[in-house]
Amino acid sequence: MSLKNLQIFQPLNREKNRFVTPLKAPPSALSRHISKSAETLVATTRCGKEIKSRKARSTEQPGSGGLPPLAHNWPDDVSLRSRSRNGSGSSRAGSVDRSTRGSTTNLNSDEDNINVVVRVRPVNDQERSRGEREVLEFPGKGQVICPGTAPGQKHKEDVLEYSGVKRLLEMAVEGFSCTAFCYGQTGSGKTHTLTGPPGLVERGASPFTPEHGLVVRSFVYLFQLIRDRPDCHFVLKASFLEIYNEKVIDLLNPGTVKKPLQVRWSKDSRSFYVENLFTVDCEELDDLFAVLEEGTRNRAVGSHSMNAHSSRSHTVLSVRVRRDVRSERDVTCSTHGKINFVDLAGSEMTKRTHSTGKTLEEANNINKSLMVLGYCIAQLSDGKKKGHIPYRDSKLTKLLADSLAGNGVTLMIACIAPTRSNLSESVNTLRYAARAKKIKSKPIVKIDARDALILSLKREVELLQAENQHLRTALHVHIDYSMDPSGERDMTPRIESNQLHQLGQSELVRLVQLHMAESAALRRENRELFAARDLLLRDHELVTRENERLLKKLEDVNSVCIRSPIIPAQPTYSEASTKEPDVWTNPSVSSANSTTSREKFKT
Ligand SMILES: Nc1ncnc2c1ncn2[C@@H]1O[C@H](COP(=O)(O)OP(=O)(O)OP(=O)(O)O)[C@@H](O)[C@H]1O
Repeated sequence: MSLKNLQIFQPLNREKNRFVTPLKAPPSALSRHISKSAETLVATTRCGKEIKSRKARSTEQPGSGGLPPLAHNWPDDVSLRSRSRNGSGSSRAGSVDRSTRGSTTNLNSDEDNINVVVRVRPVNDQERSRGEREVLEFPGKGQVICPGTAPGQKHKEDVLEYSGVKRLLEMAVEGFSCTAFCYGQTGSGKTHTLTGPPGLVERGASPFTPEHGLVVRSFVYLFQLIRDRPDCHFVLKASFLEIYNEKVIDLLNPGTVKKPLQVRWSKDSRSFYVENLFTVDCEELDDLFAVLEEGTRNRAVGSHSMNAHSSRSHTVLSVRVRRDVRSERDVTCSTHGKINFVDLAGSEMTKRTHSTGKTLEEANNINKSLMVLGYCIAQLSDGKKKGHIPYRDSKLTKLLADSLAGNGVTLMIACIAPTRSNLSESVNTLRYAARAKKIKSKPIVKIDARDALILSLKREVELLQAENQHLRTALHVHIDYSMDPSGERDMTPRIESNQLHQLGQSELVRLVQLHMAESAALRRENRELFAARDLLLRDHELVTRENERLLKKLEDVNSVCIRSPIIPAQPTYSEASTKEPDVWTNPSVSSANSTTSREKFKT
């Protein structure tokens, strides 16, 4: 896997503090610069023109669906700002250009990297009142330069790689397990990125309010995707939980505050899950929005000197997408996709946040679980180390295990603050982002085992039928199935695909058994036909050999005849088949032709 989509989220107008459209760069427009001497990694995009045209496409609305466009009211001229100092926008001296031109994301490829994007929030009022200003630099081409915190210190640059949440949603609809998570220090804009400014969701603002974050926009896009697929039947279910002080609380079931939920290991799916988590059927966009609203109201929020609305817990909002689709063999297959939105609580330097008492306890738990997450990311990103990954050391890593290195597709949104006082944390976040980018997962589509079994049996039956038909034609065998004494043929009932889901467990078991019996009968017939063919081939070979033996004998006789002045020789079979039967002339009679004829026989 190589670099794919690179994105930077940046405020369009820092003074007005506006939200920014994510920009999607084409895979072909990416290159990566690595400067080992400065221990830096910089991701760059190559061509502004390409970026613009791709952006125009990425905001295209698939079908009307009665919904306003996703980019509704979003600023247009966005967001990968190039404030190139040297005009070229390339990294500094010593950098090596490792172009990844033409790299694409192949959903069928075995492995996929975690996609990483970076979002830089604007300078906030508190920082402005302290006289702080933005110190991060964006020379263009996807780079962020974090100037050294001390004089003489080398400048740090970190890799910024990005992707779009739209791709994740499209994959979730196809049956992949997807996760978008925000990572960064406290107050860096994680919650803002996902759900917009504080109070917006809780107020129940319309889903089309432009201030909404990625979650609501994703919901809108998800419903657009669903409406664009009238050939499929979709079932959406949502759940919302938080991990507060290492306890899992169902945000849709406040009773669990007193009785936290358990995280268990499923042998079947080979992943962790939360027992007894409440899930809500969501038929409409409003249902999804209601889940978000209810959960956001219930989540733990506190205040400290760096953020008046600081999340004190990690939250996981999951939308499961079941898609029933009629396959080419008239079987209805169900895929089970998922999209998780994870809002991590921010790491805190308690000296800076002045946390005490309850807030301090929360901060310690947050930092501890983030440390385990960081350790897992470091282990996973180091391709050489194949040691133990300590997922079990925190609830957060248990629940993210599959997203980090399992069969899921993951997008990490690294959030950073733009000011000097936050530089060391920003560099840390970018370092983790660069590490996370190296992690590989193996995305797979989850399909119902029952449907997959029926489909594969049907495929096998069809293949066997075709092969048997071919053999029968080749062997000139005619079988009247209505007369089949075994009575095994044609007894599998033809079930309409849309009826499959109405069948009870016992009926389904019977159906599978019938398919298996039909397949077994076909295999038996297939074996018999192959045996008959082998027998015929053997007979044919015997006849051919006998034929050759006789021909040889005839040739021997002929050679004797040629030498005899009184017995006329007979033509060989091959000679006879190619020549007129009685053009043969006895060499003893016609001396003029004798040499030629003899030579002919020898050949
Ligand atoms: N892109 C942005 N545009 C405008 N305001 C922003 C932006 N990002 C963050 N903010 C503001 O900065 C403040 C802190 O942001 P937010 O609460 O999202 O941070 P956080 O990373 O979630 O912090 P914590 O980890 O403490 O929960 C909020 O008031 C938020 O509205």
